[in-house]
Amino acid sequence: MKRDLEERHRQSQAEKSVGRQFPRLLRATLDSLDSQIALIDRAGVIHYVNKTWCEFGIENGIPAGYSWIGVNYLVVCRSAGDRGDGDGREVYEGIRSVVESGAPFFQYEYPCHSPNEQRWFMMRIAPVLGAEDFFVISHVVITGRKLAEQRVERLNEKLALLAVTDKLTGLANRMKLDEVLDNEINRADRYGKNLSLILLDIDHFKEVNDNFGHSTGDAVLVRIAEILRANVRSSDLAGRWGGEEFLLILPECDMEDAARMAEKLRLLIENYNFVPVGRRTCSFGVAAYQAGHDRTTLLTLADLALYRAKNTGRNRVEIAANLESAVSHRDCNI
Ligand SMILES: Nc1nc2c(ncn2[C@@H]2O[C@H](COP(=O)(O)OP(=O)(O)OP(=O)(O)O)[C@@H](O)[C@H]2O)c(=O)[nH]1
Repeated sequence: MKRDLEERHRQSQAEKSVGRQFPRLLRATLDSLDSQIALIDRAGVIHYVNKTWCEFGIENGIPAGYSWIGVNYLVVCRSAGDRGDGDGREVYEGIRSVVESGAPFFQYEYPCHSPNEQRWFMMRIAPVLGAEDFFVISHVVITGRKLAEQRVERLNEKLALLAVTDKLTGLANRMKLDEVLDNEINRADRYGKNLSLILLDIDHFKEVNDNFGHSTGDAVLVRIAEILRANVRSSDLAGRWGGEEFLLILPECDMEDAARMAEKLRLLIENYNFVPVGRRTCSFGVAAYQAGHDRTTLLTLADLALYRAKNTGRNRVEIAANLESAVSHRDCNI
């Protein structure tokens, strides 16, 4: 009974609706648009919808022939919001900002994907010029632009990743290592956390290139990178420092643990068969952050320890303990 009354009321509203007063050519023009257009009054009641509006309704489960005239669009949006539809809630508030608070317009982009395709729309409401109590709502398809934006976003992500990735090994490159090391030093400094570095260099790598060719040398670099990547924690960062040298940044790791980690990697590499090259070894320098260190100091300490490992027979792990004084005397290029 209540439904019948509501329906009759809507019908009588439809009879009086402003939209019916549109000239035939204007109606035909609005029906030719592929955007959904509706005219509402200040209370949110719909006075006109174009053909695309009705067709979109049918596509979304509204029965054909349904009369939109007299429906309160504000109530429709609020109900959607109450059912947990975040876009419905935004649109409801946006419409109110225009019809009640006098905002010049409101627009809102939202997805409305169908099972077969991805679709986005931009809903806009603005007062009708010269008819202050009426507002035009449009839902314009912006799928093309959204897809293009997504493509650009994906491309930018790819470019950003390439900018910080070593092309050969896929590990972090020197630029990324510098950036992360600076951040980790700040964190260690601010929160009094441990931070360690492992710098490693392949022993007699020139022989590999000389005896097996550069591309086999590249393959060895890639395999060592894989060993490093597979054996560091997700919070650590493995990178290629340059040539045949790699750097591991180990946050929240003290010298002792870092030296243990370096020894584990030394053994893994020593025991790996780099077909067709055979066995190869690496030398390791380990340094731990202490208050007052900056990036250059910490890297210099790791480099000095690595230098000592090379000079004392290679295939060794050396730690940078007692090397502090050497840092200030060393003319380093790091
Ligand atoms: N295949 C290949 N070789 C590289 C790459 N970068 C650097 N190298 C080679 O690494 C070798 C490094 O040689 P050296 O600096 O003499 O050191 P090493 O032979 O490893 O000897 P030690 O470090 O003293 O044990 C050189 O032959 C470089 O050409 C690269 O990207 N690919």
